Amino acid sequence: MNNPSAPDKGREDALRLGTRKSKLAMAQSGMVADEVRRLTGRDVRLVEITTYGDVSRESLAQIGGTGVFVSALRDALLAGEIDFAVHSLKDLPTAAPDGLTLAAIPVREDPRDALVARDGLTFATLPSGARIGTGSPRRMAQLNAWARSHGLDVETVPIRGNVDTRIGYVTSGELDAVVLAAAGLNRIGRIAEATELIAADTVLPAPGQGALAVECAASHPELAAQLAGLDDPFTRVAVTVERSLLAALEAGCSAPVGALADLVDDGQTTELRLRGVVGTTDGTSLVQMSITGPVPASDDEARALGRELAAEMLAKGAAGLMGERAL
Ligand SMILES: NCc1[nH]cc(CCC(=O)O)c1CC(=O)O
Repeated sequence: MNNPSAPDKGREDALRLGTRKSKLAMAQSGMVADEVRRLTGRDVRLVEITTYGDVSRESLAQIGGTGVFVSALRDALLAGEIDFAVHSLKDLPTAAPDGLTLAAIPVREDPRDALVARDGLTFATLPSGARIGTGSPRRMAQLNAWARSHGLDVETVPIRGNVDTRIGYVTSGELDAVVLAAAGLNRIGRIAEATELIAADTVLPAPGQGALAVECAASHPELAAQLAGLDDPFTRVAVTVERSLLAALEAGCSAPVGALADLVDDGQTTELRLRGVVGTTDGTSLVQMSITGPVPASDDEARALGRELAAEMLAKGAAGLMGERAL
């Protein structure tokens, strides 16, 4: 194309952004596409890709969880069919694949889980016998432990499906409440339907929850450098610490593992605190611990902090609570 002002110029050198088709994935990809357009001045075109996690009706715990939402996107990156991809970081396996670069981890959204309940119910007002939908062993373990310690008898009901489907169980009256990631509700514009943002002390989120991962082929370092403009260094440190804990526990993204790294300030110094939890899904036993240290200045330091807490949790019997460790 010789004429740089030709109307279809943008399409010619448009970057191809691979995305899942769910409303949440499209919203996340759309947000990143806007940022990339602003940063690079290049057009970005969305390429829809179906992953195994989208078509399978099995529970995530059954199909193993690890990578079911990301493998097809990664294959497309390696095959050169797309230029970059956006994943929910919590769906990304902790093992880094050959040939791909985690070019950016943008600023994290609210990492907490949210309760969407009938009649404005919250944790404090849920009645005994309440039926709460979640297919996540991590949420089940902590919800059941919380209920137990409050003398409440709740039933966790395994559900799957996209965010709209899951909220639908409450709207239809089939369930009293469901638990979802606040970030997902925010991104699809339904956060107003949350009746409570669940304190991390009650339910620790999944490692990396609320953060996105922007990935491209390692063979395109110039593109990786441009995408790096979206990176938020603090988010990267926090999720690196959380994912190092997950990896050192040898647990996958559907294991009953919660983790959150955040800053704590005692008025003198700012430190990084990592809280972690592992439990049986019935909530009868939990290993819940935290560690605080200087804010890591490198990826290696970040990983060391996660490994340190993992070692302490394993010493307290964490491995025995995770059931099938491959999950
Ligand atoms: N496992 C599905 C998934 N992956 C990422 C999110 C939410 C967005 C995020 O955590 O960034 C969700 C939905 C949910 O857990 O409610």
